[in-house]
Amino acid sequence: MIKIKVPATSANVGVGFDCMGLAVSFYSTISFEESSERLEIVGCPKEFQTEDNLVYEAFVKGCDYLDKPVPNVKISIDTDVPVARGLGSSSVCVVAGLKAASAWFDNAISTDQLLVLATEMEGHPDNVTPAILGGLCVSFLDEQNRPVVVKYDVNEKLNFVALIPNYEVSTHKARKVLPKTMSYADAIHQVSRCAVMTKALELGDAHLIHEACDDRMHEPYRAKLIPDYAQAKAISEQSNGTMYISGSGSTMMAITPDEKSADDILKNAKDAFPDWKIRKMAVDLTGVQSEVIERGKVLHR
Ligand SMILES: Nc1ncnc2c1ncn2[C@@H]1O[C@H](COP(=O)(O)OP(=O)(O)OP(=O)(O)O)[C@@H](O)[C@H]1O
Ligand SMILES: N[C@@H](CCO)C(=O)O
Repeated sequence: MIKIKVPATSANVGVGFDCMGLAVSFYSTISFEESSERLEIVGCPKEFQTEDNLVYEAFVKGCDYLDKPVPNVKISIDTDVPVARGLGSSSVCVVAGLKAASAWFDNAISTDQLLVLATEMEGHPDNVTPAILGGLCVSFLDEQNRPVVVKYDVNEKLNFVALIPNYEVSTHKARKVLPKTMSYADAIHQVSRCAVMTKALELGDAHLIHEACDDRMHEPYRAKLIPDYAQAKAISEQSNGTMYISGSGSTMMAITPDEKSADDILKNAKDAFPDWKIRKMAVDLTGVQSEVIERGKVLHR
């Protein structure tokens, strides 16, 4: 059996639209084993238990890339990462399927190639790069459409609180509400804050994070898709937090300078939104992990 563990990811981190992403300690574990049937899928909503399942599509893509026949497979999904909430559930599926194909055939897909294949499937690299590499990643595509990735440190004293609403926002819908162009003035505003944000996260400088995390590319448009945005932001800011929409929403992520502030946000958000999941999260530094298990023993990772 092959077991793949993939972290959730929080894309954009406010001002890094389509280029910045953070892996967080919230995981999906997806197992792959030989089956007598061509395809069995368990552990996900019925609507996804088909050949169109993104995990399976990625597994098939990995096999095709390696020029190997697609084996009969049972896929068991055990996930904490909610669908269409801005925590990279689609990247989890893509990365898990590709990594499983690699592990099935003796780790035949290099990390660089994994990044290329995953980005092709996801359309942009900001979720898949941290899901594969862990940590805070900034990435873009070069002229051959290959991802160029840089990792940044995130100061250990920072805390992250995810406010996960009980309603979805699909990435497709959240991209449709964006304008097609932006002014030079807004581009300057954005580029400068994105660069400062990476340093502010490394320094753990809460004041600088708050100054820098002021997006003009997506958040003003997407806030309208999240009815509780203003209240969530007020709760975060009351306790020294800086809040941004995680990925395309609906999750909102608060960054705090210390644990006490994170605990306060956790409590106040739970009181205000009793039906939501509110979770403290750390940065995941490892990215995707695989294990090949036979008769209960891990043969290799
Ligand atoms: N457990 C799952 N099994 C199969 N498919 C899934 C599963 N979880 C997510 N998906 C796929 O991912 C899609 C959701 O992707 P979408 O990009 O809208 O949201 P997200 O990845 O959770 O958010 P974001 O990209 O903003 O972080 C679903 O429609 C489905 O196709
Ligand atoms: N960068 C993407 C992340 C969601 O997949 C977006 O904001 O649309």
